[in-house]
Amino acid sequence: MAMSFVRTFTASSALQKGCARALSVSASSHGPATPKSKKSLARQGLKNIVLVDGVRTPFLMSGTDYQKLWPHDLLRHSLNGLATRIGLEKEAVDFIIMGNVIQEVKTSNIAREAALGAGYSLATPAHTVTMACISSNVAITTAIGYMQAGVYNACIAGGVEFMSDVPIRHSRAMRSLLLKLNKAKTAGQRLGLLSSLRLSHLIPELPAVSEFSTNEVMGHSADRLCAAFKVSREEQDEFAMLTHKKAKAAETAGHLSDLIPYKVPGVAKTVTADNGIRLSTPEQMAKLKAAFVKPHGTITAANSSYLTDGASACLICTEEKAKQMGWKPKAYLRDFTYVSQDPKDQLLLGPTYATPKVLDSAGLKMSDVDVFEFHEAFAGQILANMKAMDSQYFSTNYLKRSTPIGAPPMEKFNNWGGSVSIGHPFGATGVRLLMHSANRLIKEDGQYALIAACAAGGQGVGMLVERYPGAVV
Ligand SMILES: CC(=O)SCCNC(=O)CCNC(=O)[C@H](O)C(C)(C)COP(=O)(O)OP(=O)(O)OC[C@H]1O[C@@H](n2cnc3c(N)ncnc32)[C@H](O)[C@@H]1OP(=O)(O)O
Repeated sequence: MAMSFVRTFTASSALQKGCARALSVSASSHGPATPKSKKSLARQGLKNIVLVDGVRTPFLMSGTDYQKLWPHDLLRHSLNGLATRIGLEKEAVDFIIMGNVIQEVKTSNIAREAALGAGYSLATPAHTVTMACISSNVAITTAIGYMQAGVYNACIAGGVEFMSDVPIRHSRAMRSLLLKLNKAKTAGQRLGLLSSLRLSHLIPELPAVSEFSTNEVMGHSADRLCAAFKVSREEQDEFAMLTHKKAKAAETAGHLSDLIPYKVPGVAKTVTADNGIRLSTPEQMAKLKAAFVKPHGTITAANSSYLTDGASACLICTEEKAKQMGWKPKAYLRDFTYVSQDPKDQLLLGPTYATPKVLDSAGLKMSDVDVFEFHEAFAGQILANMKAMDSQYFSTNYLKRSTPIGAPPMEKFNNWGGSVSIGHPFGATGVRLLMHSANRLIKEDGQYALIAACAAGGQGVGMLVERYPGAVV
């Protein structure tokens, strides 16, 4: 990737400017119940689709209190929690769509298994979608598509990831041998096959957070991205400390209201909070060694999102259905777009490509957006995207736009923390971003929120959310 497009944007000064304002907004605001009077993004000929409400389990670092569960337990809990939160009659749901990335093979259509476990109607179909870190965004937009097509009127979208237990497979050679053994008809055939067994057959295959097409681990790619965009280790550490600080402040202020406590079987205390949020000093951050490109890389355990267990679910429906059922919506779900780029050099730049595309489709400018909720794969990935959005060179040469779209202002950006601090269960994060968007619009008295995220495969999403008149958190 070309190195010369970096303008003199300094993430550090933007962070400092934004920090104080972001924290004061998130700690003190209880916005009025009616939004500012910008134009509505309603489109003629399209139904209004609304978000009623959404929930998530606390997000936990993998290997902690959820470790003995199954992934569908987490998803079941979020489905039940959603029904309780809304007072939902489960039969009113037409369809359920869930995102999941690293699948437990026994529950590959985990949406259906979790729905059955949660007591949703046997007559409510459910399917599972996957698009890496934006899988629950895909669940949401698939539901929107069904409803715009007039097939359904009320759907649940969400997702789950469970990194405490991932499918670890036998090697290909061992799998082949076992399949042949299964078909062998005589003891002689079986013995012959067993005699071909070598020690190397026993080496297992572990899943990795890496690209199939390039074989590159995400963290490695993020390190290259930071080098290309000249994002320093200090800037990354500063951003990481800030996102943890914002998440802690939001938690203390009670803003993380999408979170539903979980009495986990076998765990003494009820899990009531995310457990990866931690306040660190610059010295503690600076002490950490490179996690991926060793020894000189800048991505560390503290400025990355971490492997997380968690699930989410939200109810979305046509505005007409909400009125009919007496459900009180929080937001309209408006324009959305998916983008994809080169998975080698532009793997984590989805937000830079998705942002101008979705704003253009709605006729909005960056300055019209009140709330930004971007998925933080890595602190450095966010800062590289900000530099790309601010760069004339990148705009002209990569986005084919005459002027840069501009970086989002820090005081409006991920004010309640993000994936680096709260955690990132791949299949569930999209709904967490949506709930932060909807709830922040209400608390901060905004009208439009922009969600953007990158995903494996060099893909990304942009979604626009509009506050619903009279909505309350
Ligand atoms: C589109 C996308 O979203 S792509 C992104 C997909 N996600 C990923 O790729 C996940 C990336 N993250 C990872 O793979 C892992 O979290 C890693 C490799 C970065 C780190 O894993 P681990 O080494 O197991 O992390 P671990 O939690 O043990 O932390 C390592 C050290 O950092 C320290 N540390 C972690 N976070 C912090 C923090 N915020 N402040 C200070 N120290 C910290 C830990 O205390 C630990 O210190 P110790 O060794 O003295 O005990």
